[in-house]
Amino acid sequence: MSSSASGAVLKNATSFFSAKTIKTNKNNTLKNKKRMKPSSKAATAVLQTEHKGSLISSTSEWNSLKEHVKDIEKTHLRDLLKDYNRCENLTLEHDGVYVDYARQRVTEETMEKLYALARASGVKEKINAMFSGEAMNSTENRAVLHVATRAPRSKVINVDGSNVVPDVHDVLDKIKDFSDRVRNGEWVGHTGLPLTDVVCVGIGGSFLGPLFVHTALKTNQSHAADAQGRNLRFLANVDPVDVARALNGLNPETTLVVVVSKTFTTAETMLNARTVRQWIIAALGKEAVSKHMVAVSTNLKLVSEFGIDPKNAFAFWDWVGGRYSVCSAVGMLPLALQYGFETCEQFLKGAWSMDEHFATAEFEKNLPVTLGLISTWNVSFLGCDARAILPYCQALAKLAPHIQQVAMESNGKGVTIDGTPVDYPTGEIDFGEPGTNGQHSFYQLIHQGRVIPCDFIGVIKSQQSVYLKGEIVSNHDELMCNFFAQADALAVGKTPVELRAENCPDTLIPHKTFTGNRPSLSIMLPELNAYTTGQLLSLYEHRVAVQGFVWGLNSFDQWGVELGKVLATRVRATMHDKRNEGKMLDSSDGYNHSTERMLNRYLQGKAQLKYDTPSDVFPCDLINSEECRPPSSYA
Ligand SMILES: O=P(O)(O)OC[C@H]1O[C@](O)(CO)[C@@H](O)[C@@H]1O
Repeated sequence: MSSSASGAVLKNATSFFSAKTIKTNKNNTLKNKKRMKPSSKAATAVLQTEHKGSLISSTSEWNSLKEHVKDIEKTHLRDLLKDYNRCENLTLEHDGVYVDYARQRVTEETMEKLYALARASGVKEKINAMFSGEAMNSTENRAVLHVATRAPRSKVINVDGSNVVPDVHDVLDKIKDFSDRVRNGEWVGHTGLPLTDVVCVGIGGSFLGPLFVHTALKTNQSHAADAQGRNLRFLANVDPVDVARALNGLNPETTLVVVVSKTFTTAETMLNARTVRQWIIAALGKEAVSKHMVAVSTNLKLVSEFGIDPKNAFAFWDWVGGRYSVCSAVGMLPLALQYGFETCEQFLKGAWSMDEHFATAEFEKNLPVTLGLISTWNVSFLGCDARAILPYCQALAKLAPHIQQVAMESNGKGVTIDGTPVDYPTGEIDFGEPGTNGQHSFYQLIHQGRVIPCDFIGVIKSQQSVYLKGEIVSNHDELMCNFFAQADALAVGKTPVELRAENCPDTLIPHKTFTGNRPSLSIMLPELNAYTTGQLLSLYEHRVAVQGFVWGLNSFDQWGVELGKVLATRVRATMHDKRNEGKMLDSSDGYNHSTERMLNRYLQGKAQLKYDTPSDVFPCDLINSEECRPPSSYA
């Protein structure tokens, strides 16, 4: 390792482990910020120069990769894929999860350089810090221990000197006990009926992970058998249409509501929780709430103030980030209610298997480390801004939305953990749809437009087996034929020479040419069940962490979501005041002219609406009580 690189390691390790250093750097940043003069661009440049030493981009490892881009630009995947040994070497496997990254624009030399970059950026030290409960989320002074939520009972993981694993298992035991009682009809609703329907109210990390896992499991035949006669729904958006859809057709007498919120202050969740509480009260009376509403939160005080019996609250901890919380009660309670606790245990075991691999395997054999480095290479060196997540498995339909939050909320940052503005792009724009649907939608752009690295995910055994007489392959084979074909179409492409040989008219040759050389990686699972879903989740979570570690970010805070929330609070107050005063906004209200005009248009439009019955407000006539009538000023 070069001296500049080892210097960077030391620097990184220091800024990572020492709160004092972080504070000093922050102070410097603040001082620098005060010095910011005419343009923020110029100020950023000043900051970058002054802090250059702490950016990974100043290391010889980073620069060596930058230089290496020229070598890679001379290659084409069409040729690289002819190299048998390269194809053999660019695969990885752990506990049945098989990854082929031969279709990435890398050579073995690239990989060596990337592993060196990981060492220079202290990835190993950061993994160790994470697993040992260090307060590595320094802007919130919190440990980052979602791995503890799937740790086996015997494991010891200390936070501030005390082992948190027994607490994790106490909550899991409580979930098992409660979900068993609901499922076997021992815990019944207010009128004595079994609670067969569960509505989870929560948003962001308190929604997307559980939805992803539920979607993955519901068509697995064995898990579906365990869920027979039961319904699991989610209510996330504060849009009343989502309330209507989530409650449509449900009977409050047989419905259990799980309010999931880490903070128990999220505006959307709390309004939805109050709305659903009203739905229960209107049908069954106030005293029904204790039987029909439970909560998952770190804030048990607010749970109790909301009116949910703290005995019916399932705790988790501030060292579990919202987007990393699916293995805590956030996901385990709803999933245990739907599928039984054993399914949750399988899921946690799968996640832990990948966790242990991540913590212990050498970099060259480590799936999350390797995939994280490849993504870093694509973003920071090859200039690919986006990534497509393309499961050839309908049950993984909610993987992309979940990973959007995990990856983009984690790594969509403009400064490093010590507050230094980065001089390289971070994060990537994630999107995706299951194949083959995506093929008939946005793949055109991926094949002939922008270069977007793709993750193809397939399974060997489908959850549903259909093999029609007379067909040469099964329905699942047909799906997987596309999984294999698309990756090669992207990598190999089609040349004008090939087109001419097929007698393609000259005028069409430019249109029908596929340049190829478009990177992808393929992940294959033996099947999709609770265990492999856990593995996949952990693989993506740690891959995101590796990228953040290399970029020097704090991947575990999310300050970027705050400003919009604050502004919405102000708009809410304005809306209320103006309606009460019967006035429109003017320049004295302090909004820019564009917002002022739009708000006035909205208020005027609303004022003209006539709500004859509450069902006009709640389209499916779901909520029918005095408390839910629109304010009189609407009419
Ligand atoms: O679980 P809570 O506290 O309601 O927060 C929900 C979500 O809101 C965020 O804080 C911001 O969108 C996410 O990080 C989090 O997952």
